[in-house]
Amino acid sequence: MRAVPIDAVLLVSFGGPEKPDDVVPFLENVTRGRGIPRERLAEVGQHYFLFGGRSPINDQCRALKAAMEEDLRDRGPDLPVYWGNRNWDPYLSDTLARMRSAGVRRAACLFTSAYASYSGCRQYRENLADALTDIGEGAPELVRLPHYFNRPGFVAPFVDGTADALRSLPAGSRIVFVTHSVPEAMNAASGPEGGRYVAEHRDVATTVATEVAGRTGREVGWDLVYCSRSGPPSQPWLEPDVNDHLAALADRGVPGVAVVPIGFVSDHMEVLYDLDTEARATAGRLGVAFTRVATPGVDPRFVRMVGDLVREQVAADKDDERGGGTELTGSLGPTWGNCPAGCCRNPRGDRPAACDAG
Ligand SMILES: CC1=C(CCC(=O)O)c2cc3nc(cc4[nH]c(cc5[nH]c(cc1n2)c(C)c5CCC(=O)O)c(CCC(=O)O)c4C)C(CCC(=O)O)=C3C
Ligand SMILES: [Fe+2]
Repeated sequence: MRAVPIDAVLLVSFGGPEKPDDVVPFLENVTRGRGIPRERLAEVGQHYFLFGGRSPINDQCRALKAAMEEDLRDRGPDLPVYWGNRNWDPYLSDTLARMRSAGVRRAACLFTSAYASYSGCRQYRENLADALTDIGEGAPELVRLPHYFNRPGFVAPFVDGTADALRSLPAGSRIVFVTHSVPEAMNAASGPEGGRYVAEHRDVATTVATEVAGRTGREVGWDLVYCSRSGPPSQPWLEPDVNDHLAALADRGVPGVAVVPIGFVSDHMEVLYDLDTEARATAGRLGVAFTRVATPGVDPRFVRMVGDLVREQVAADKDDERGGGTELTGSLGPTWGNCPAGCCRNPRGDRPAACDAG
């Protein structure tokens, strides 16, 4: 039994603007020192302005936090859930200071990012380390809950949505799995051994396609493609882009697509703009039928899985084997919470990161 039991959960997210005046300072927070071309920033700003300067992500976090509180109340342990963002209010340092005032000593962290990569994992851990440094003495200890891309609670909503979408799409339609593009070098450095970002997405895509085939009784072709490319054009990022891919499918006479945003836990701006707005318009021009499948959001299976991660962590802390026997999808096997040293290396050099297994 550990000396300090978990006494809170911390939902850690990206953050997003809530009104037009927030957009530019938010983008400055996200891109400080990252060498993003000015034109790209102006373009991404327009995506936010098109939606009234309000990102959907904070409301998604509020809903997930409420659902997590309810699950923990119903199934135990009845722990408070806090929420902090890397790039916008409520900032991680403010939330950690509130947790300290409330006497929290050891918190289990859930990241709203399911996959390994510098952007989706280590950068969160670096920002947590910075926030711990900001608040200083008496900060709670933080433990990261394991990656959950291969949990049935994350995958099942995509399976349901894809099977439903294919039922109303023309025969011969394909599945298009989409995630956020990252630099090729970032994928190569993802996870302890590298290449984990793409490997984990392929694992989820294979599971969803296989389960959908089992349910619908027909094999449906699929591809993994990317959205939201950024950075200088000279730097190779993961391809193909979803819009280019739709054009290639149209050339081959594919009549429709089920677009499955497996890279996103909930409806982020990338889903609303890059997929629902831009890619949908591309498909319309090409005459390809287009259905975008829902993200997990607050699907009860997803919420319960998050609660299970907390329950497993509490059991593991007590050396209680009842936490074991977790069901996993795909072929990559068990994941980890706190990361081993060198996992998802920062391309700009080593910095302190919280939730480090050492
Ligand atoms: C892998 C990945 C995820 C998924 C994992 C996760 O969820 O964390 C993700 C999520 C998100 N990215 C988001 C927003 C932005 N990302 C940017 C820039 C970048 N993202 C990158 C990668 C990722 N990003 C990278 C390699 C860059 C280049 C700059 C850099 O190396 O850091 C920029 C700057 C403009 C631009 O360059 O596009 C913005 C505004 C939002 C909020 C959306 C909302 O408001 O709903 C969310 C959830
Ligand atoms: Fe991003």
